[in-house]
Amino acid sequence: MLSPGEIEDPQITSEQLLSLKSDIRIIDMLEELAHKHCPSQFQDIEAGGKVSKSNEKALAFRDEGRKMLRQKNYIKALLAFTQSVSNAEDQSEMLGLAYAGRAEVLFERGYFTECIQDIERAMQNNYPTDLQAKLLEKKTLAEDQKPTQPPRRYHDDIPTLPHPNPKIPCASQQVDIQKDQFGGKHIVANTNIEAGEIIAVEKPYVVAIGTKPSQRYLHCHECLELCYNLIPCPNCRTTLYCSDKCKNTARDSYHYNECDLCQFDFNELLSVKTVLKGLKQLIDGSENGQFDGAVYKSDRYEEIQELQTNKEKRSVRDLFEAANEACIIDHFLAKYSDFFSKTQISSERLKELLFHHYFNTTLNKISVEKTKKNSIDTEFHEVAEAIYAFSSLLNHHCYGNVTPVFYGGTLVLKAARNIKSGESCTLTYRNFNFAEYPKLVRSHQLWKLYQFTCTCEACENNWPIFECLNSGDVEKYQKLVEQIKTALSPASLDVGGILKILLKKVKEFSASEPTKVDVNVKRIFCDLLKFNGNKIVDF
Ligand SMILES: C[S@@+](CC[C@H](N)C(=O)[O-])C[C@H]1O[C@@H](n2cnc3c(N)ncnc32)[C@H](O)[C@@H]1O
Repeated sequence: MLSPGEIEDPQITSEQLLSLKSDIRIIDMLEELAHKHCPSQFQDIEAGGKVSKSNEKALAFRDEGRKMLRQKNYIKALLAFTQSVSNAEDQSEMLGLAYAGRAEVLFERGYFTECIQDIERAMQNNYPTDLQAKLLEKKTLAEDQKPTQPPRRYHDDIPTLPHPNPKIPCASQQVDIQKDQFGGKHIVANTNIEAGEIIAVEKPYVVAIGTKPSQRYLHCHECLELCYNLIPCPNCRTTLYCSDKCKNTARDSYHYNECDLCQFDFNELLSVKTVLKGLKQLIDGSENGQFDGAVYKSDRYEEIQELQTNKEKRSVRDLFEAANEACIIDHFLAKYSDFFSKTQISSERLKELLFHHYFNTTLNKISVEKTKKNSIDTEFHEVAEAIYAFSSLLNHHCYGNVTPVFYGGTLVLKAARNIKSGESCTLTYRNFNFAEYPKLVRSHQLWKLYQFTCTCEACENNWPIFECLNSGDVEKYQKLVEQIKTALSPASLDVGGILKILLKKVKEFSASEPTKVDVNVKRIFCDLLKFNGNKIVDF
């Protein structure tokens, strides 16, 4: 794909482009430039060929899986067999063999329920007749052992909102959506909210799984739940689900045409999913009813379409990248799918929507994480990126008062400290917090990624970075750290108990510049809140 750097044209400024007024004129002009500088870019992508399912590739992954299984490297074996499953042609004997290989790994690790499911899938997919008796023996063994399988949970039960807001069903009635000329839409507390209280429980509109094997081959691409025996899309070799239910939901809402793009090795793109899902809702006359402005819904396209884009503040590079991506997707959908005949949407309209959602998804996407708690430190691993209609409305603060906790793809927002009535509820975008990053670095990054100048207390009052803050009561803090270490030791895992102690301390924070101890206590408190959400479960 042509990179924006290759096309920088000193003759064009973003002001000139934006003065063209309509998006399609901007896109057309940039498309013309792209053709001038790189006339063969579509052919270059096509030359890579349609990367369809291939039994040859599936066999290579199966061989790798068997090798890893012999070496007792179970996680690598699992990843290789899942890639064999995703590459094998639908209903082929190879698919049956791939499932059977994975069943072997699952059996070894004590995942008997999943093992039985995979054996049944192998039998439904032309598993060789002469090998069936042995596989069924394994199934009997797995059934015998199934009752001994301990529950292994990726996260606790998803919390429910104690008092849902009638105007914003995913949020607490303690918050409202407000709008001003500086920060646009934002979320404001309409009453005092105490640290630890739930502000929202929201499902994503769309998600795009990461590209690493540990992301792509271990989580459902629709609901993001951890799953060790994913099932494939029957057509493309990149997309996998935890169940037929998720597979059908994805197919019916956006994957019906995304699948045609996946065959060209485009990574799953939030903008494309949003446009396809949104158009489907609009064409179907949205089962959620027309947008009336009275109720803010997380699963309705209108809310997503309205999210901010900052298009008028974008650089030529950004405008170019958005236009180029829109033209490429348009070209591939036109040539390799039935999108245009099925939807009756014009190419211009599609490009405009892709252009709009390129900006609106890059600006509003939230990274879905799983964590691993190592005593007082926490490791964070990204699983996917997702768009949330309500949670995207929280503005940034360099010492935010809300923290996100993920349960699969569901995002639970909790107060990270006390929030006063009338105060904005804020997140710290990409963890650009004042204690770790000097103001200059934060300002630069926030402008580059989000096109705004932060005016939070930390920025306005030049709060110093961690090393230069007042210490606070270090002696008490050291005692607390010892308590936390004991509470989190495997012998006496007592997260609830230690959270209560931390909560008391967090509630005592004053509104002024925090001390080193305050910053550390808040960080540990927020990390511990994540303890109930997505965890890394060792296979
Ligand atoms: C994820 S959106 C937040 C919701 C947004 N305010 C809206 O109206 O949709 C991020 C954008 O909100 C604005 N924003 C967020 N935090 C801000 C802040 N502290 N000061 C000014 N603008 C802010 C910026 O335009 C930023 O690019």
